[in-house]
Amino acid sequence: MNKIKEKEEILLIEGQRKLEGVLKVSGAKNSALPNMAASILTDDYLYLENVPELLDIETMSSLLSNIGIDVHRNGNSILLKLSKEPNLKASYEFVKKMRASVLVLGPLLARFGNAQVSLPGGCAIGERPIDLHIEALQKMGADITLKEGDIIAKAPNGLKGAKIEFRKKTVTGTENIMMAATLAKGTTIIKNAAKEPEVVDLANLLIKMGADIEGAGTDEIIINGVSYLKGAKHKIIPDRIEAGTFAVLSALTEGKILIENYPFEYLEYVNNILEDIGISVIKVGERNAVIKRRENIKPINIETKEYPYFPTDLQAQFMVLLCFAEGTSIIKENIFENRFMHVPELRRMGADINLDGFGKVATVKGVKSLEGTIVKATDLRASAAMLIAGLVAKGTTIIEDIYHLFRGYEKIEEKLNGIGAKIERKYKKDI
Ligand SMILES: CC(=O)N[C@H]1[C@@H](OP(=O)(O)OP(=O)(O)OC[C@H]2O[C@@H](n3ccc(=O)[nH]c3=O)[C@H](O)[C@@H]2O)O[C@H](CO)[C@@H](O)[C@@H]1O
Ligand SMILES: C=C(OP(=O)(O)O)C(=O)O
Repeated sequence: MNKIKEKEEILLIEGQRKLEGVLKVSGAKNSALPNMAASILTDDYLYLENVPELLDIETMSSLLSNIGIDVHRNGNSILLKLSKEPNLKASYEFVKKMRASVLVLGPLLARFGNAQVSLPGGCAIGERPIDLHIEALQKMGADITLKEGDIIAKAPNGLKGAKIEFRKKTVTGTENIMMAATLAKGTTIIKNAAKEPEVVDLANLLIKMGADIEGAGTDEIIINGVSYLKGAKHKIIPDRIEAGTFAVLSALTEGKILIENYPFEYLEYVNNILEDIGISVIKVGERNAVIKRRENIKPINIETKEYPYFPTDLQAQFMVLLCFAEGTSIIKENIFENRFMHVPELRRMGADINLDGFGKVATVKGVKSLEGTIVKATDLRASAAMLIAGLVAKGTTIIEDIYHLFRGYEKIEEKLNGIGAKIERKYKKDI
């Protein structure tokens, strides 16, 4: 799909339709991406199941193919194998589309002693530097320079184990260093490691490949380097952010949606918030959920924080939920400096939201209803928020720049239209 066409696509949503049926949670994008990058660490086959069909997965597939990995997709399964002399460069063409491209840096350097990866630019939600990845690799003996916008990393004699203490928790930073450390000489200790379920999922794959890793899911991960890794088969965990997005949508409708494959274990904090504000999270069987409003939604103060606390990737969707609370809620964004771009768009639909605290704090006053209009999807999760808002608003909503949504939500129109929504994907010129 070419970029110009992508930018011309909109979603047309008919609001307040009755939604009833089953929504199935897909595999986690943020787990599939690092798991795919791990294919660089072996000459054997890596077979990944439950990989969502998303733009970001396509980007990672193209990037890995460009490096020299054969990527074969069959529905939600992907077979990956390094099959030729690798090209050790990840160019800006890929990195600009998706910051997670930086996940190839650690594996390339660990396996081949050389890597050139374009430095990601700032993105819509914030500056997002990768200084912590670079400093950690330097501690492991890498020589890193910047040249014409590229990170040139060298470790001709291999990486060595090191004690790394991240100043700040970083998800892809922890993943990059964990992958690099699997093939380093000696022991690496990562302190203040990210504890996200996606980090644990990657560790589980690496262990199947023969890596010696302990402590993933805690603040301290210990990795004893091994000389080679073998192939493995692995099933990607469910996407807790997609599940949380569906939970918000269910809470704002009649509660007739069954969310299949709901990862209760990764959403404990989020489920407690739902319960606190008057929304029941009902377990149906082992892995399904019904999310149902018990009473009028109560206001609450929430702030984003690293796992196991409230995820920044659900902040925009919860803001839509709190637009319907009886009273005033406060939402503080602590992870990214510019992740409230959905606020002006929600205001256009009649939401009463004010920003203060240098744009870090949103005060959300509950309103009776939202009204459909033309809004923009400003980033991935903001687009999910606009989609929920459009589905529950009066009248018709048009969401522009909708390509963001397809980075992270598998077959979203198909899934939602399957439970009674009316969402049409069109070109701007055709409406
Ligand atoms: C592909 C993937 O998994 N993406 C997720 C990952 O992004 P990502 O891994 O990029 O986010 P990080 O956890 O690294 O970022 C957390 C904070 O640390 C800062 N930072 C990070 C690295 C660094 O070298 N220097 C630095 O200052 C960032 O700017 C941000 O303020 O975690 C985020 C936080 O949960 C999620 O929103 C993203 O969906
Ligand atoms: C911010 C996100 O992704 P990425 O880190 O790939 O930009 C996200 O998934 O919400």
